[in-house]
Amino acid sequence: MKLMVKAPAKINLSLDVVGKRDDGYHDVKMIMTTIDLADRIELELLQEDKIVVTSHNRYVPDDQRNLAYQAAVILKEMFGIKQGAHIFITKNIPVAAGLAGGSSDAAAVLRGLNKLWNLNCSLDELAEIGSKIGSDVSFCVYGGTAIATGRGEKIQHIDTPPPCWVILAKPAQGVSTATVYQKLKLDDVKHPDVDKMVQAISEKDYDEICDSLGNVLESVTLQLHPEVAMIKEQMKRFGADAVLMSGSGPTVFGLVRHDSRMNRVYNGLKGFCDQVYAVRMLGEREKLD
Ligand SMILES: C[C@@](CO)(OP(=O)(O)O)[C@H](O)COP(=O)(O)OP(=O)(O)OC[C@H]1O[C@@H](n2ccc(N)nc2=O)[C@H](O)[C@@H]1O
Ligand SMILES: Nc1ncnc2c1ncn2[C@@H]1O[C@H](COP(=O)(O)OP(=O)(O)O)[C@@H](O)[C@H]1O
Repeated sequence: MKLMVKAPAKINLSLDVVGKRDDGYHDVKMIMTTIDLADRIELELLQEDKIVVTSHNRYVPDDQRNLAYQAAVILKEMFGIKQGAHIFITKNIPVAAGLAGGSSDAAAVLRGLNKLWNLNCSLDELAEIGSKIGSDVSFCVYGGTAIATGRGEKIQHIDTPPPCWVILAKPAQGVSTATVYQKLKLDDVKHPDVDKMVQAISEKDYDEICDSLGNVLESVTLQLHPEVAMIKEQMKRFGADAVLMSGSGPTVFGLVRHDSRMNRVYNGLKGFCDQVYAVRMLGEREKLD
């Protein structure tokens, strides 16, 4: 049996780190929303009792380091499944980019194998299982728009932002999330106003959303990768309404309301950066499989 599952990327409209924890993680308060840039996951059941991951992208591991592989193994062990699965990943989301590509692949595998193995888990149960794989997996199980707290695994769904274009530009080098959190000095950061962003979204106030964008990790990644600052500058210069780095970076996103402006920002950036995408904010919890 075969199943195709969609694994959309996320951006962080607001990302605050509120404290350091004893378990090596940080407590966060952030707003995440899905965009229509997605990996495609094809799942096929195997009679042989093994998990196989394949992808044509050389940056995607094909063994136990792959988060999608880990998702299949967790489900298999929890439910004593004696059947195997082949996971084929068509990678469209840039890797190590701050867009949760690996987490979304894992979440898609949880949703997909839940169906193929007839496990009847609710999304809440899958999100709980996903949190064991990575902090962003719980959000990716649901998609949509949400406030994430704890280490990112506590999800509260909120309204959908008003529609707009999201221009993404990913500098060549990837970023290690662990390194960025490690280098963060909580004493000298400017905390974004996450509640103001929640309010702006609920009022569908596009201008206020643009004014409220903020990411506490941005200054850390900017120091490690000065090209992120350059891309931010270019994006503003070409006319994006507001610009921010997503997650731990290095992808920069710009919000653009009007189609004509979108083309200008997209084409302008193409001259500076190989990986540029113009996508829509999905925002709403859609049926992902
Ligand atoms: C920064 C964010 C924002 O959405 O996304 P990305 O940039 O990775 O997309 C997330 O917090 C990333 O979540 P995720 O990528 O799932 O991280 P994990 O695999 O759980 O953790 C990787 C490492 O990051 C650090 N980490 C992660 C989450 C957190 N709340 N505090 C942390 O200190 C830990 O050192 C951990 O070992
Ligand atoms: N399915 C996957 N897709 C992409 N990267 C993966 C996957 N599984 C594990 N990884 C590893 O996870 C790391 C982070 O990748 P990714 O999830 O794309 O970035 P981010 O956490 O910044 O959103 C990569 O270095 C990669 O080796």
